[in-house]
Amino acid sequence: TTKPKLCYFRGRGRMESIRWLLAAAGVEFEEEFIETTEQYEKLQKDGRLLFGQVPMVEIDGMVLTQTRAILSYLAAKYDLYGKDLKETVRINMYADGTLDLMMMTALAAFKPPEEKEENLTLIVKKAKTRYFPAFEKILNDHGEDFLVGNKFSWADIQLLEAILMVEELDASVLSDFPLLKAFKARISNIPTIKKFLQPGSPRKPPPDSHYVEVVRGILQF
Ligand SMILES: CCCCC[C@H]1O[C@@H](O)C[C@@H]1SC[C@H](NC(=O)CC[C@H](N)C(=O)O)C(=O)NCC(=O)O
Repeated sequence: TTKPKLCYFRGRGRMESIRWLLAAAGVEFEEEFIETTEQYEKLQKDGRLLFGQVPMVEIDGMVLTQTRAILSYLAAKYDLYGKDLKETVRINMYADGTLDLMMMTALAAFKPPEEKEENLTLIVKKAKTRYFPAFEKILNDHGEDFLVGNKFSWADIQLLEAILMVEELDASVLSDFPLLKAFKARISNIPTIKKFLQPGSPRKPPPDSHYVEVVRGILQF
């Protein structure tokens, strides 16, 4: 069978959660990195980007765009999307929240230098006062190893991704969240995720100024 093909810049951005979900599901994938404006314009001209945007994923004979649409397709396909609608909507709520938090981090890289420090402080503050307290409470009230049902789901994968991303900004961010600390250790030890966290995996590094310049150049903004 042909492997899914991911088409995006050589960086995290909006594609990183898709890489995490596929890796956690044990699914190998190809990557096409957009390095030039020509490449990007060809994709648009060839009609492969519905709204002229990436991420784009080729899977099961389809050419998919829109990050959340792709993520929910993959979650359902790999049985990481709950056992019924009530579990699925909770997974969507949690995944949307962690995606909001991660998008702040992704875009922080594009802030002008004088705003960068203040912006990163704001993200850590949001994580510590809005997002992580909510997930700590869920884990406390739910009393299971996973966020939804008693089964590993897309919500767990994305929360771990978000925790690691915020820890890159402030390593002590979980100091007041013992349940999240235990959650991080548990989920990081799931074999497919453990492998993804080791060097040599398709996981991308934090965005650096080179990456920002490349994307700015391609998207001309
Ligand atoms: C590390 C940060 C990633 C770089 C910046 C990205 O963050 C995004 O907000 C913008 C880019 S991603 C690239 C951007 N894609 C989107 O904004 C997709 C949004 C869509 N709703 C989705 O969820 O997939 C893009 O193709 N723009 C061209 C242009 O609209 O003409």
